[in-house]
Amino acid sequence: MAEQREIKENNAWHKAVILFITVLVITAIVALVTTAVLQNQPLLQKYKYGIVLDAGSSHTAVYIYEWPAEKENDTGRVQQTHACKVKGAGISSYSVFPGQAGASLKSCMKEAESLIPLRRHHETPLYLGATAGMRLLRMENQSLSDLVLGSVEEALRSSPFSYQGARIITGQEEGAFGWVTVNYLSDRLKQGSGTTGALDLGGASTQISFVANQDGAEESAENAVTFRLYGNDYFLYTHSFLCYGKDQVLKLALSQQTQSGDSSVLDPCFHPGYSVDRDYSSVYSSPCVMTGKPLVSRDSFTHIGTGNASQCQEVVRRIFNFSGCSFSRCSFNGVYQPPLQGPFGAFSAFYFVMNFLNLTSDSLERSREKLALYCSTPWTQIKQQHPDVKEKYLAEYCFSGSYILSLLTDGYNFTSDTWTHITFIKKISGSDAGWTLGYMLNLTNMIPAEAPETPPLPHAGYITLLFFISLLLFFFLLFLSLRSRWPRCNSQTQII
Ligand SMILES: Nc1nc2c(ncn2[C@@H]2O[C@H](COP(=O)(O)OP(=O)(O)OP(=O)(O)O)[C@@H](O)[C@H]2O)c(=O)[nH]1
Ligand SMILES: [Ca+2]
Repeated sequence: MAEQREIKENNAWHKAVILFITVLVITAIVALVTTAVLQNQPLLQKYKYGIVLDAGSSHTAVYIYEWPAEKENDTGRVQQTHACKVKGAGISSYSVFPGQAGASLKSCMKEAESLIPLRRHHETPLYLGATAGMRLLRMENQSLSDLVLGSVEEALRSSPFSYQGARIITGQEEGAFGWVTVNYLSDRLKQGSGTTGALDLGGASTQISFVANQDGAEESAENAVTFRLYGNDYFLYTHSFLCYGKDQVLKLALSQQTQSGDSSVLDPCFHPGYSVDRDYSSVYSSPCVMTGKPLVSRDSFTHIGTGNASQCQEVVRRIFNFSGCSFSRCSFNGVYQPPLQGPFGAFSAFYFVMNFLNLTSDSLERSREKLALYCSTPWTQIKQQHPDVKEKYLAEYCFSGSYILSLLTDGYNFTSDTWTHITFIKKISGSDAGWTLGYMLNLTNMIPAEAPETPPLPHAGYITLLFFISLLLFFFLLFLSLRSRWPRCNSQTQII
């Protein structure tokens, strides 16, 4: 009797354990499914795409961005997957044959079609932003600039992507979105930590943007941009100097040196032994050059290099106007600039030039010394040392380097001490530094004004939960396999 009671008690106990474990396992399975659904982990990763065309003064580039679908509001996740450089010059150079501007984009657009999955084409936003080259063309001749824009618009509309417009962006947008890009890619917006300033040097304009300590909005509203990103307010100082890109600045410098009308110009910013004939029209045709061609019957002059860095610095300084500041402080040309603040990322031609000259990690003094040595090197030697570099780029590095040093120090007021705050960059985490990414993020509302709600579980929590649920399932299966032997044990007990 006692034995039978013990067996009955044992059975009841086993039933209770089985019931308890079954409930536990069902709960675990429900939790597993719910967690997987809530987390929406990209087990089956799906990407979305966006395309931005940067129609710069010197050339056009097509950038393709991608981000995991469902994760659009999570900053720091959009990245560049491809960049295609359009062959030939920028779209503003098509003013003579505006109809051909659109055709020039075809091969890069075909490349985009092959890279983006077919099923995503119709939902992929496509933008074109034109910068300083088109601003200058519009200043010279609005109807020609309209024709060029019309031609690129027609070409983009015929693509399978979701065309969102082609326009000339303002210098303020160019500066501000360059700042957004740099800070987004370095994950500074999400963290709400300090930001980094952005310095962009193009062919026809240059931009400076940074969060200033001093509220400059009262002094100069046109240089103030405010953003609310990810729950933080940013008061940005930004300015774009039209005509102060490196190609236009060279025209300005040459126009100042050719005023006398002499048949040859001795230029300290070009290497000794450098000599080329240039048409006056190549210098004076730009709306940036206010002075007229010298009154001579010749159409060209001989441009001769002397390679003297200190004289070059004087030539370059003359293109800035340091007088006539109506604000508490200015950079140059009477433009307000608050005191420099924080680290800076310098990209585009700042990077191309300083990287070529190997000056990206030197002090200001050492950079000056190295540049002086480089400028005084004979042209034949320079060509021998760099047989693979485009001759046009090669000839201009001494001038461009001198201009960059002068712009940053005389213009923007960087000193020997603050020089170290500048980092010369091309890419951040695989994406090019420039205005395009910030522009797309803004137009697609991919950076929320407020910090998004934290996900139901952090990734680590999700992994931990999965681990425990798996452990539980393992013990359950172990229990089942052991239990299959229990009845035999029980019957033996009964026989005994
Ligand atoms: N050395 C060198 N120069 C380059 C390279 N790519 C472009 N440049 C030159 O650097 C300058 C700036 O180039 P970008 O930043 O593309 O200028 P952009 O966007 O066409 O001009 P903006 O409309 O003023 O912004 C131009 O003078 C270009 O000719 C390069 O790979 N190496
Ligand atoms: Ca540019």
